[in-house]
Amino acid sequence: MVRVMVSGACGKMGRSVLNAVQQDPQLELVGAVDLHAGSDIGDLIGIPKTGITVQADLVEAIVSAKPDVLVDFTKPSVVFSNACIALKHRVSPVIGTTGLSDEHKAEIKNLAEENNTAAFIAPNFAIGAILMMKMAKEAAKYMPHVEIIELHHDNKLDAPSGTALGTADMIREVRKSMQQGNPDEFEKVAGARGANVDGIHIHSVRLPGYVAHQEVIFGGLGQTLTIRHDSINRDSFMPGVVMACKKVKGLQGLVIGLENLLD
Ligand SMILES: NC(=O)C1=CN([C@@H]2O[C@H](COP(=O)(O)OP(=O)(O)OC[C@H]3O[C@@H](n4cnc5c(N)ncnc54)[C@H](OP(=O)(O)O)[C@@H]3O)[C@@H](O)[C@H]2O)C=CC1
Ligand SMILES: O=C(O)C1=N[C@H](C(=O)O)C[C@H](O)C1
Repeated sequence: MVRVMVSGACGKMGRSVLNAVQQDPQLELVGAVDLHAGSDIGDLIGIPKTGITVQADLVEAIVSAKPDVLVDFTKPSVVFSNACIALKHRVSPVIGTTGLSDEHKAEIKNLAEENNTAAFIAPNFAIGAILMMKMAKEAAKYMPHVEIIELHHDNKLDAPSGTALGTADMIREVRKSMQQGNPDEFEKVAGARGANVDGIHIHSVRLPGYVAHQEVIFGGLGQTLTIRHDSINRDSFMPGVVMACKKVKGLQGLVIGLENLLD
């Protein structure tokens, strides 16, 4: 059994993770942390009381529950500190929270190695999103003109999404930095062309009604190709989170991307 603690337990993803962990026979839910402390986990996810109460202090929660894995779905300003606390206690972080900088990732990698405790980060835990990213990388070899539109619910804090940045990184592995659009183009309103990652423009839409969606649009001579993924609810992420909880202890150092856990 893998002992799992969830940070950000009262949030949208946290509650889904509590549910998924509860239902998996190889995982044991041993604790939960959130700013909104005090509730029994059962009350949060509509099952009978579990006797596990959401705690406010991560260190206290780790020391008392002794998890193997800390699943983090909190917020960009919190996740780095949570990951460091986990690793210093030899608990493997499974990180879904987006917004970590490259410097933070490097520090997490160092801490994972120093403490001989693996860490895992996935910008997106949905298998369909991973396939979209892989297909986009393949398509970019042949159709290098590409733009990304990511569409999310309007509570999202970070932009562009981790998935969009991850997609751009994968495309950059096969496509050199290049100018797209008219070299003389200018923005009449700042930001009209979106973020620019090595010439790949990323456009972020935030609206109520959306969950998490992305289109990668390629343009070529007389044709376009659109690869689109839609998470229509948060269940889409759960098989990936459960898989990461089971596999993280067998990893070395820091591993980034669900594609690296797939057989
Ligand atoms: N990798 C992936 O596949 C996915 C990643 N995400 C990412 O996961 C993150 C969470 O998303 P979502 O669940 O929608 O967000 P929510 O805002 O619904 O949930 C976050 C929860 O964390 C709580 N929180 C804030 N600070 C702390 C803290 N210091 N310690 C513990 N808990 C804290 C929040 O409390 P309060 O509301 O008071 O701030 C809230 O209850 C985001 O970064 C999002 O981008 C989301 C979906 C999939
Ligand atoms: O905030 C979200 O909801 C999501 N965040 C992740 C991201 O930034 O890519 C993953 C997914 O898109 C949902």
